[in-house]
Amino acid sequence: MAESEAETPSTPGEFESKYFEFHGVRLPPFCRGKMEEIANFPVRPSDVWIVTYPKSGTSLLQEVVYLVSQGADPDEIGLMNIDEQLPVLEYPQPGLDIIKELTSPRLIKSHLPYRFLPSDLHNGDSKVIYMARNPKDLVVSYYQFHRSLRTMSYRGTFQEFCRRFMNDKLGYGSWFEHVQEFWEHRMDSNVLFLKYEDMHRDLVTMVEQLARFLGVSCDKAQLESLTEHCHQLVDQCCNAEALPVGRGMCPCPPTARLLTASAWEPRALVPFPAGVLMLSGPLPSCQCFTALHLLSPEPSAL
Ligand SMILES: Nc1ncnc2c1ncn2[C@@H]1O[C@H](COP(=O)(O)O)[C@@H](OP(=O)(O)O)[C@H]1O
Ligand SMILES: CCc1ccc(OS(=O)(=O)O)cc1
Repeated sequence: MAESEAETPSTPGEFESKYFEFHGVRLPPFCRGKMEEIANFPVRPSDVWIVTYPKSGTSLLQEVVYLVSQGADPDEIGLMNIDEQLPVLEYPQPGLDIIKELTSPRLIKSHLPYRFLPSDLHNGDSKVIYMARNPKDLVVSYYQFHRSLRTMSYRGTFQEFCRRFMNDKLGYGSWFEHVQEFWEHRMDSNVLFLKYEDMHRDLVTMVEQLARFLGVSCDKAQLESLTEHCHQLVDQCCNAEALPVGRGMCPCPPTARLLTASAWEPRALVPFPAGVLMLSGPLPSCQCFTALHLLSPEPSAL
C-alpha cells in the first residue's frame, strides 16, 4: 500500500469515518463487504499463510519465508516485486478471485485477526506463520504509516495515536487481542508463532524453525548458506538508506528501536489488561517510547 504524502489533513471525524466495525473490530474500508467470502475462502494444504498485525515486519518475514521455501537468491528478491507474488488476502488488489486461482504452492498474507481468517485455517488445513512485534516499536511504525498514507491523512499527535492504539481504535482492531488469539494457538500443529525481534537476535534458530515448519530439508552447509542469505535481508532493514522508499520511516534510528527488543514478552499477555505490557519493562530508548510509556490506558480499555 505505497501511498504518497497527504494533501489534505484528516479531521478526527473524517479519520473515524474511514473505518467500519465488524463484530466489534475496526477494519479498514477495503474489507467491507468481503468478510463472509473471506471466512469461506478455500484453503489448500500446500498454502503458506503469513499473518501479522500491520507493521510487525511483514515484508521482511515474507522475504525470509520466500527465501527459505524457494531457496531464492537474496539479490533476486531485491530485484523482483515480491509483493506481487505474495498477495494480501483482504486488499482490493489483486482481490479474492485472483488469489483463488493462483497456482500452488501459494504464499498468502493477511493482517486479519485469527477469528476472521478462512475457517479452513482454523481446521489446520494449511500452514500459518504468525509474527508479533514489540508494540512500542510497532505503534511508532503504524503512526508514521498513517501520516504518510494518502487515504488516511492522519494529522493527530503521537500521544493521541497511542491512545487510539491502546483503546483498539485503529484499523485491524486491538493489537492485544490479535497477538493473544494467535498466542493461544501457538501449539497448533499448523501454526508457527514468531517474534520480529528474534530475527535480529537469533536468526539461525528462526531459519531452522522455518525450514522445519515448512518441511524444507537441508544439511548443515545449506542451512548456513540460507542463514547467511537471510542475514543480508535483515541487515538491509537496519540500514534505512538501503530500504525501498516508504520503509524505515520512523524518526528514531532503527538501532534505537531494536534496543527495546528485550522489553517485551508475549507471556505477559496472559491475562492481558491492555496497557500493562507497555507500562512495564526497562526504560524506553527513544522519545517515541517515552511518550508511549507515559500513557495510561483509558479505563474502558481495561
Ligand atoms: N527488509 C525489510 N523490508 C521492509 N521493511 C523492513 C525490513 N526489515 C525491517 N523492516 C521494518 O518492518 C516495518 C514494517 O512492517 P510491515 O512490513 O509489517 O509493514 C518497518 O518498521 P519501522 O517503520 O519501525 O522502520 C520496517 O523498517
Ligand atoms: C489503516 C489502513 C491500513 C491499510 C493497510 C495496512 O496494511 S499494511 O501496513 O500496508 O501492510 C494497514 C492498515
